[in-house]
Amino acid sequence: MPRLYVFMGPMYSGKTSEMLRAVRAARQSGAFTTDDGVRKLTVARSRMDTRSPPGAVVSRDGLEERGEHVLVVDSLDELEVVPGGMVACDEAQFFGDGSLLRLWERVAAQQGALLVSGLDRDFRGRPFGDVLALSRLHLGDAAVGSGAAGDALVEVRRLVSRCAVCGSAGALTARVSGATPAWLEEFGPGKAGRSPRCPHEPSAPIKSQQVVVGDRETYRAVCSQHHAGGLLVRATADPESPLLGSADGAVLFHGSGERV
Ligand SMILES: Nc1ncnc2c1ncn2[C@@H]1O[C@H](COP(=O)(O)OP(=O)(O)O)[C@@H](O)[C@H]1O
Ligand SMILES: Cc1cn([C@H]2C[C@H](O)[C@@H](COP(=O)(O)O)O2)c(=O)[nH]c1=O
Repeated sequence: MPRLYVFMGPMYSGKTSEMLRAVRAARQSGAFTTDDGVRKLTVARSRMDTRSPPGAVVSRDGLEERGEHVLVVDSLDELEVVPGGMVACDEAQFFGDGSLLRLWERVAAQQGALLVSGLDRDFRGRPFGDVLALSRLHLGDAAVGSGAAGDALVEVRRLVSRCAVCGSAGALTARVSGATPAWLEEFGPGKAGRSPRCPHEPSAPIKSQQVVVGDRETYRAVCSQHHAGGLLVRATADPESPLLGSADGAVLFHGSGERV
C-alpha cells in the first residue's frame, strides 16, 4: 500500500526532526536496506538549501541523515524510485516545479512510501511550493491523487512553533529585519505615544521575494495575531537576541511600526 506522511508547519516547529525520526525508525526496521545494489531509502533535499552541511540533512535538535543515500537535487524528477522504496524529502517547499506532486505519483505507483517535510506557507502566509497541495490530495480536491495514490495511507501533521512575540502557539513564519539606528532613535523603544509607520528602510532591508534562505537572523515563528502581514522589524542590532520561542526581551514591531 502506498504511504504518504507530510510534516508541515512554520519554521522551528520540528518538521525536519519528525521526518528524520521516522526515517531512522524505517532504516532500523531493516525494510529499506540496499538490496542487490538497489537503494531502497533515499533522503533528498533541495540545492536551494544552502544552510545544511553538504551531503547531509540535519535538524536543529541534532538529528541527521548522512551518507550515499542523501541526495541534493534541483528537482525531485532527478530521483529514481524503486518498488517498495522509501523517499524522504526535506525543505519540500523549494520544489515548486511540480516535481513533488509527480514524485508522489511515482512513489505511489511503486507501492512505496513518501515522507515530506516542508513549509506549507511562506512569510506572507501564501502557499509555498506544492506542500499544501500535496497535503490536500487525499481530500479529493485535485486531479492528482487518483490511481495508486488514491488508495494510499495518508498522514498529514501540521506542526506549530511558539510565537516569538507572545509565546503562544505559532503556526506562521514572519520575515524579520533590524531597524536603522536613526529609526530607533526617533521611534524605537521608550518613545511613548508615537505610532509611526515603519519606514521600511532597515539596515538590512526586508526582501519581498518568496525565497530567501535564512534562519534566526531572518525569520521568526509567530501566531496569526502577530503575523502582521509577514513583516516584522526588530529593534535590536543583535541577530542572536532572545526571540525564538519566547517573548522575553523580544522587541518586535508590526509592519505598521506599532510596538507589540
Ligand atoms: N536554535 C535552536 N537550537 C536548538 N534547538 C532548536 C532551536 N530552534 C528550535 N529548536 C528545536 O529543534 C526542533 C525543531 O528543529 P527542526 O526540526 O530543524 O525545525 P523545522 O524543520 O520545523 O524548521 C524543535 O524540537 C525545537 O525545540
Ligand atoms: C518563511 C520563508 C522561509 N524561507 C526559507 C528560510 C529557510 O531557508 C527555509 C525554511 O527552513 P526550515 O527548515 O523550515 O527552518 O525556507 C523562504 O525562502 N521564504 C519564506 O517565506
